[in-house]
Amino acid sequence: MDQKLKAARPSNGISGYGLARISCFFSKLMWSEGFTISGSPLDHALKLWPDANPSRFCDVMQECSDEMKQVAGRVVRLMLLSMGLTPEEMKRAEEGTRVDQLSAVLQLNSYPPCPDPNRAMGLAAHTDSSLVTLLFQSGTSGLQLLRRQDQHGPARWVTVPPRPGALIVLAGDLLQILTNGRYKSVAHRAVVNRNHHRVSVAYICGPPPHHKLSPVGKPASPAPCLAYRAVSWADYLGLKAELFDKALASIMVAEDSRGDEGICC
Ligand SMILES: O=C(O)CCC(=O)C(=O)O
Ligand SMILES: [Fe+2]
Repeated sequence: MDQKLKAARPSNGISGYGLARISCFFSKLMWSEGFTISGSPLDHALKLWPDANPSRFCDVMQECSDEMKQVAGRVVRLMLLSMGLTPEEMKRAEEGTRVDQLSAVLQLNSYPPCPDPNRAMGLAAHTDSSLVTLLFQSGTSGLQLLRRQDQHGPARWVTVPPRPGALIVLAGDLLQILTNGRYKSVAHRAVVNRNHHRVSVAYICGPPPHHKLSPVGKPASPAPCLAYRAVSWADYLGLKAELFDKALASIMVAEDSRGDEGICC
């Protein structure tokens, strides 16, 4: 533990070792710990192993981030292409979301075996603030997605079974904003089990922190006059830290009151 605390995440920071960053919104402790890497892996590694040569760790983390970035950029582009945008809208949507512009944090999650898994939660329900999150999970299942109510039944948690070599794409809040609600961010959580240690790696990716993202395409809201106002990832993270699951609703505005920033149709 002493070793881990050398790299503890500061209370006002993003990077480092600690409990899940959403812990402050929940009264129960979660059965997990994590390590968040934002920026160069070397800065983090030197705190953990000041006397060792951490190049292997850094090389692996760097390669993982580079490859994830390529995949994330392609996934976002395919999602945008699927929306039937005008060339003008497509151009606007690509600003800040092209692969060479994406920024990200790499979140390493660890869920030890739990003696009483029915009374504990690995990571409580949340949506990611990202455009998309690419998630790798080890061979033990634990990730669950909230499936909305549909013709097959009421809202329910669905387990995503691990598949060797597979990455899971989770739509985040910024994608919901960018696509005016066409792609909805998915609520997800991680459950724990009695016998197996589970790990996951989340590549949580979005536009450059201060790029203002404004929605494109017609709003998908059932109330057609509702849409989102333009927002940067940095500002949205501030809202999320304050409002958590109410953050998205807080930037919904009547479509004709968005001014020039968020004209979509
Ligand atoms: O461990 C998992 O399956 C989920 C991780 C996650 O949701 C996150 O890091 O934001
Ligand atoms: Fe998540």
